[in-house]
Amino acid sequence: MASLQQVVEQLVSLAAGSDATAGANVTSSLASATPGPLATLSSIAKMLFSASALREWAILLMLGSLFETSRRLLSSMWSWLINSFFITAVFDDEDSSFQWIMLWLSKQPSWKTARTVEISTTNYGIYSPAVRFSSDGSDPSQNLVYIPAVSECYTLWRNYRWMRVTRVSSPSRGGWAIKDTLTLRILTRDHRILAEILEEAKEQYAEARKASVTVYVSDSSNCWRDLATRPKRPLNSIILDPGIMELVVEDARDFLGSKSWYSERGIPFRRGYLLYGAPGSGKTSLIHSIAGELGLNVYIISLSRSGLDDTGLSELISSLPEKCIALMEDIDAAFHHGVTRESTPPPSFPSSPDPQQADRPQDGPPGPSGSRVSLSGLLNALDGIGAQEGRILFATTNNHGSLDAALCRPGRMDLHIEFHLASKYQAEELFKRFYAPPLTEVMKEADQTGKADSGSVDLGCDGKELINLSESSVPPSPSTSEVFEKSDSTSASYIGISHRARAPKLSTQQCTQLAKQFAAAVPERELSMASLQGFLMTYKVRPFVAVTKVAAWVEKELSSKKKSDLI
Ligand SMILES: Nc1ncnc2c1ncn2[C@@H]1O[C@H](COP(=O)(O)OP(=O)(O)OP(=O)(O)O)[C@@H](O)[C@H]1O
Repeated sequence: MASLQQVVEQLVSLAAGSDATAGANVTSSLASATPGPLATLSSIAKMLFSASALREWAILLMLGSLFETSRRLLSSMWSWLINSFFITAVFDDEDSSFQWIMLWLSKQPSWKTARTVEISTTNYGIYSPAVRFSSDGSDPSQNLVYIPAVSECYTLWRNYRWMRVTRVSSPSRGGWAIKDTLTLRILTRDHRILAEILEEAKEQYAEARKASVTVYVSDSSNCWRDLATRPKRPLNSIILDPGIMELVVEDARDFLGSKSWYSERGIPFRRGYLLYGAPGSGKTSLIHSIAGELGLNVYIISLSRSGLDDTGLSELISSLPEKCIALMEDIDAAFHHGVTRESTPPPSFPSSPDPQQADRPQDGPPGPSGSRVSLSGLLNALDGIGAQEGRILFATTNNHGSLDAALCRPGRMDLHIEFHLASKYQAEELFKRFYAPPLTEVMKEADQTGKADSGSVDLGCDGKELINLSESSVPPSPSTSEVFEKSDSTSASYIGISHRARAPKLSTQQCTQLAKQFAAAVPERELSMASLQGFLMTYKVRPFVAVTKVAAWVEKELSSKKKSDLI
């Protein structure tokens, strides 16, 4: 050891001191005849490889190997122990099973004794929306859930089984995002225990989301991120001409149940629907309703998203889950960056004879939005080799004529459904939906058959004012209009309806009669359902006023429409 120490000291002095000093030291200590650094180095080498030094090297090597071997032995013993007596499951936050297990964990009673927990009011602290809607209808923000805190280790007991939970967050994708991993270690050799837990977690998750539809959008790294969770919209809230909705819903339902039919015939298991026609006619609303009805989530593919190119689009489409609705809104506008729908003359995409130009968006990539998706990129992504099986594609457009034939062909868009401006039938049904008595009232009414209907109703504003049906054309009483519009010099002015104002209780018969009067004033296929809805919203607790005012409103709407058509 002394010799090694000597060598080290000399090396240090060589490196730090001047050559002369170091040389002198080496010379004196080694009693070498040759002066200078060369002699020093050779004497160091001799010392390093002398018999005593080699022995010391060997001892060091043995000690190191012994240490490393025991470390490895212990670690493999620990792994063996864990593998023999525990079942370990790892959940990654990019997989939906992560959401199931987080919800399941948030319901475990063991949290009562945990000393460090993460509290979440809306989700489990990450992306999952499952508990945003409380089942009892109370304010979801009041629902507190406990979830495992990051970098903490928890012990849980379930059916007398000991388990350990660890949640770890680490940077991913080059440090741009945070990735969560949850490890569940169960003291058992029986795999059925894990399967049971997963099944239970999956059921709880499905139950929590029963009443909602989750909408996903893609982020800049082309990964799907949950944007929002919306309550399901009942199908009967969409009013279309008879038969249209049933056709689409039944078609989609039938498709989802025909996987084997498709695979037996070697047909790609995909279906596309193109909804086109007037703006505000219910295209998007129908898609959301269908998603709720079929229990599917909606994945919005925004072709004009900044930074999206053909490769990104393919990635997005191939990473869609097996059963879902992919939604492309305003598919025509995606290829006309910066040009408003109204001012765009209907073009045809691959009109250029130059094949290189044919596949490009009309205004050349990228548009002001930054998107670089080309038509051929879209076509390939829709039914190329990586396209996801089982997905339902819904595309909407207001400009059907502008779409390329290749995009519209069966296999890509199998069913084309046209949406029109509101018919009288739709106007009547919309009115009924606004003011129809609740189902309980309807049932009471049915019970009381035989009793004459009084024909008078409570106007609802103060609970006292009664008018006869025959007086429905009477202008609103001062108290009613006060609720709607108030403006005088002494108080603040407002337009709108107070939410405290109660809607009048109409009988089914009254509602039907008013709806007919309303529909009579609405011209066939001139106004959109969205605009009719907007009008009724203004009178949402005053059906009689709505009926009296509708004719004037229609006239105003038509004249402003005419003016904008002329511009
Ligand atoms: N047929 C309909 N039945 C019930 N409500 C409707 C209908 N059409 C439109 N609405 C109402 O009008 C609003 C706009 O509808 P929606 O967004 O579905 O129209 P759209 O056809 O997708 O319009 P755009 O083409 O401009 O995107 C929604 O609030 C919806 O409730």
